Amino acid sequence: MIQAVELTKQYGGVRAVDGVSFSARPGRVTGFLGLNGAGKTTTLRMLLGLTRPTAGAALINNSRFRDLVNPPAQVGAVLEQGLSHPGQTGRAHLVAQAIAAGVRRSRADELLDYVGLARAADQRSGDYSLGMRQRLAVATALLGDPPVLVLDEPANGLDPEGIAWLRRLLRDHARQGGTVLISSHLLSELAQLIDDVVIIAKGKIRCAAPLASLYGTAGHRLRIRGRDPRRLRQAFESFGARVTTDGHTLEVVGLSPEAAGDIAFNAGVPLHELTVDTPNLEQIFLDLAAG
Ligand SMILES: Nc1ncnc2c1ncn2[C@@H]1O[C@H](COP(=O)(O)OP(=O)(O)OP(=O)(O)O)[C@@H](O)[C@H]1O
Repeated sequence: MIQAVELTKQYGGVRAVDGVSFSARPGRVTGFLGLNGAGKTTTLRMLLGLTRPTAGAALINNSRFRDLVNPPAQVGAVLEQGLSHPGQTGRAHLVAQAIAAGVRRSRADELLDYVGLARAADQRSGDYSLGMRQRLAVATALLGDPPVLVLDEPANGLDPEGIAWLRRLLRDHARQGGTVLISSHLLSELAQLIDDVVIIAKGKIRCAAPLASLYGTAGHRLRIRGRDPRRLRQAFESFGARVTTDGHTLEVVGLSPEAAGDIAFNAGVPLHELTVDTPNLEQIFLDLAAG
């Protein structure tokens, strides 16, 4: 469980994070979304005890990071900057981290295998591709088998296969009761993965809700063509719908497809097309993220 409670960070004259409250719950993957500079990294760093809040509290399993007993067993993190020494092999890095975390050394090899790096284990991590470095960072986060995972833009540098792999791994983690908080500046990147969405803009939370309810905020839009566009428009508007048209195709908001069909039938206008446009998730996100 992750909770941010009125979390605030002031850097000189810049209020990077401004009274942010949200939670990420066990068994769910929560997407933390915002444009560049919105305050995502600063918030995540406060959760992980790397940046001191100006005000408010960041809690992991009901404790501030600094009060956690055995942190590696409670929370694992993948942050933007790599944490391995480039001259070290992947295995040496992971073994050193295992020792530092008080975890048995054999866990390193299990995890190298789990993240698909077994064959590259003895290469210098400096020679790894960006995607391989991300896999190593994920392995490092998993060392203490923590229930809570925090990932800052982990999809950066991953190819489509890598992204699919990461999705499976995080979904499995949540299915087993884990809590996952993952940041991105692209909702489309996370749409297949997340259950809940938290949108931050200019340091403030704009929306914290199940992803499904975000679709609902846009309502659906109908695309309608018929024999007499003018009559159709009048008929729809008389039922309170909002209609825009290029003179040929009508875009209708505020009616169900069933109601639109009935209205056209009662107006005596044959329809040639009636389709429901699914809302563009990225557009909904951009509208919210722009504040
Ligand atoms: N150490 C710092 N000193 C001063 N200002 C900072 C510092 N860290 C972040 N900021 C400012 O705080 C704001 C939020 O930055 P932050 O990195 O948290 O955003 P972000 O959402 O993670 O963006 P990005 O996607 O670009 O990483 C920005 O205006 C940034 O310039």
